[in-house]
Amino acid sequence: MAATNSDMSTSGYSFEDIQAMAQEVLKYSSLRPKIGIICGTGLGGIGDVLEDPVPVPYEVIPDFPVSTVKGHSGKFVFGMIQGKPVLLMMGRLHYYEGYPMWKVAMPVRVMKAIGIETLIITNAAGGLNPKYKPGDMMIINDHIDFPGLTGECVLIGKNDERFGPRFLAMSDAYDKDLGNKFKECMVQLGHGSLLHEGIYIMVGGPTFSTTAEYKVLRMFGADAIGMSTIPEVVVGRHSNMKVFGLSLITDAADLECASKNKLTHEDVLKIANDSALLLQKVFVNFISMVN
Ligand SMILES: O=P(O)(O)O[C@H]1O[C@H](CO)[C@@H](O)[C@H]1O
Ligand SMILES: Nc1nc2[nH]cnc2c(=O)[nH]1
Repeated sequence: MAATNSDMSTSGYSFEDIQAMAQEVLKYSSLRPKIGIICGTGLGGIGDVLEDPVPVPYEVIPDFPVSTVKGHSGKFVFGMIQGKPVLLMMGRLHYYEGYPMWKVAMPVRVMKAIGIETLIITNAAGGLNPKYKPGDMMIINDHIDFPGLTGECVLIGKNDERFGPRFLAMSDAYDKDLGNKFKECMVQLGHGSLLHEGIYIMVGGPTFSTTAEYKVLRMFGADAIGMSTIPEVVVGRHSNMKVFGLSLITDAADLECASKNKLTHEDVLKIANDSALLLQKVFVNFISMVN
């Protein structure tokens, strides 16, 4: 049985709990996907390219948390892309929603138990690199786990070796081959100029950052900023999945304190929505290239 939110000393869900949740989800489809996609804020449009979609709302899965953020619908969806079965997670959980880290990334363990071997993680992010513009994309080639560095790593707590090892190398977190394939597919589609590669930093949120914070995080070497993704990447790697991470840049961080416009979640959703058709086209191509 899942531990309470305040119990930070365990990973919350036992190996058996996770297997039981996976079995529940698998009852809804005969598909057995090896590719899983986590849709970032406003990026659920990726689901529109699924053939024969079969949704599994989180409410039907015992003990599964609910999604509370606008732009995250709260379901797994089975379907086919380019003849390949895939599982979409539409409804990520965030730390700022009040979920402890271990709960935020728990769905990744469920995906692993379902049979997912390749995990594609997307997010909406602010551009810290001054070259990045809203609508650009960034392949994540490394990250800064800011909560992790300050003692909130998702793997803190007892470790059950059936999930993965106690100590985990993160130097090879992002699969280079998947990154190259994504690049190839953007170039093939004529959108190579929108694409960057860089470092994602996670902050806790839900506040957007101050100019002073943006400056510090940029000095750390981060290219894009968001409030998600890294716990999922860490748990994905802990589960020995191949991981690919993509940020859609939805806004440029105001490093000069020059903008009079205050950033809102609606701005983030709007850019995500404007990029939906392009992302759909890109993902159809990309999935056809993923083994
Ligand atoms: O990271 P995703 O879930 O894409 O969402 C991003 O967008 C939201 C802010 O608008 C935050 O949750 C931030 O992390
Ligand atoms: N600046 C900024 N922009 C975002 N866009 C999506 N998430 C974020 C964030 O955390 N910070």
